[in-house]
Amino acid sequence: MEEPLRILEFYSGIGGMRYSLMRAGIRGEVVEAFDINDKANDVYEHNFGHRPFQGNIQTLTAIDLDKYGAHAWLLSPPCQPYTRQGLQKGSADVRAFSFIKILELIPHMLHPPLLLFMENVVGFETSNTHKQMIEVLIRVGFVTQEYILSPLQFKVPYSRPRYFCLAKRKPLSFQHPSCNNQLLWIPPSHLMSRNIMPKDGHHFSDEGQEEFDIFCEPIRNYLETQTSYNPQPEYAGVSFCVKCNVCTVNFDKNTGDPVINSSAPEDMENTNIHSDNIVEEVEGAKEDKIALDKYTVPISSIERWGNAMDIVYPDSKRCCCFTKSYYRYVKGTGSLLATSEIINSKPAKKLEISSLKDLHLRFFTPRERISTSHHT
Ligand SMILES: C[S@@+](CC[C@H](N)C(=O)[O-])C[C@H]1O[C@@H](n2cnc3c(N)ncnc32)[C@H](O)[C@@H]1O
Repeated sequence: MEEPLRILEFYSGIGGMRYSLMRAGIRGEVVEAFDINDKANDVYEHNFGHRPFQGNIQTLTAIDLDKYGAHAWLLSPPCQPYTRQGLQKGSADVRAFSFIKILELIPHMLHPPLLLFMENVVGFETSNTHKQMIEVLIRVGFVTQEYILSPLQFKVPYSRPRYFCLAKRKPLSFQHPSCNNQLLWIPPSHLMSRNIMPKDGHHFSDEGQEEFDIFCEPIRNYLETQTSYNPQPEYAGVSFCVKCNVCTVNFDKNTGDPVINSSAPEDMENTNIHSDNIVEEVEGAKEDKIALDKYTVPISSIERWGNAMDIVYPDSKRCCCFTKSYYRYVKGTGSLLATSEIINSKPAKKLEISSLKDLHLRFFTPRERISTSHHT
């Protein structure tokens, strides 16, 4: 059997990339993570029991990186230089410096990586940093595939298109070389299953994203506590293990008993630990039911901002991206959930402010927000 991939996680934050790696079932070990932010590193350490290297990635040298003998690099560099709301300074923004700097180290390494996976906001693909990145990657012998994908395309009711670049160092090659050197808005698996080849001249854009709604699971499957109108037993949704984010638990529709599905990859520690973990979590969530009151949206906010709120229902199949200001502001920071017994799917007509007050709007809890966004 081939040795597990040795992986470096740059800009590790709270570990979203590492969770994705685990969910994808890749045989690999994150040999080091790097982040400058101590709070993010606290959370990462809590999640994975390993504290990332704390420092500026810009100061790393080829010798430093060679020591890890890594096969793959995961990178999610700061997105502020490219966001639509920002100044869009691209490579002139100091926050962009470290990214190009580490790519430039590759030709100076004795053991350069074979695989790269990079994530950023939509807008990166038209930036000068993108141009520089592609130039460096070609120069050091990588072939690339680029995508703009949203969780909606993977059945998750969360609208959050993001840019992804996959790169393999020659002589490695991609399974579908027809997708090389172009930006696609659809995953290759979907292309192939529909027998569409990108070289046929099909152009994909986000206009087609609507169609994915029908495949999505409803938001109710991601709620920590089912809302009171739900005819199914409480916690009928699926929960994911906090430890590996892979094991799941469903609840028997008749008895309400938890049914564990331990699907942690073989090389993970005892899967029972994960299952126990989920049950503990869920028991905890049951006890927390009352605590959901603290997520109620104040009537004063509804009166003031009601018209600008993005309201979703347990049967909705999409919600908006949550931002850092969620809870503090209601306008444009993420969706709010209607928990009233009367309406559980979006009404045909826009509701008046007076009716919005009857929807018993609440914010999504932190765990609900993580379980949608970290499926990405
Ligand atoms: C877009 S976030 C990454 C999010 C991450 N993928 C996650 O799941 O949380 C960018 C991260 O890069 C870190 N960062 C930004 N500039 C850095 C630098 N020069 N050196 C090290 N870390 C940096 C930030 O602290 C932040 O946690």
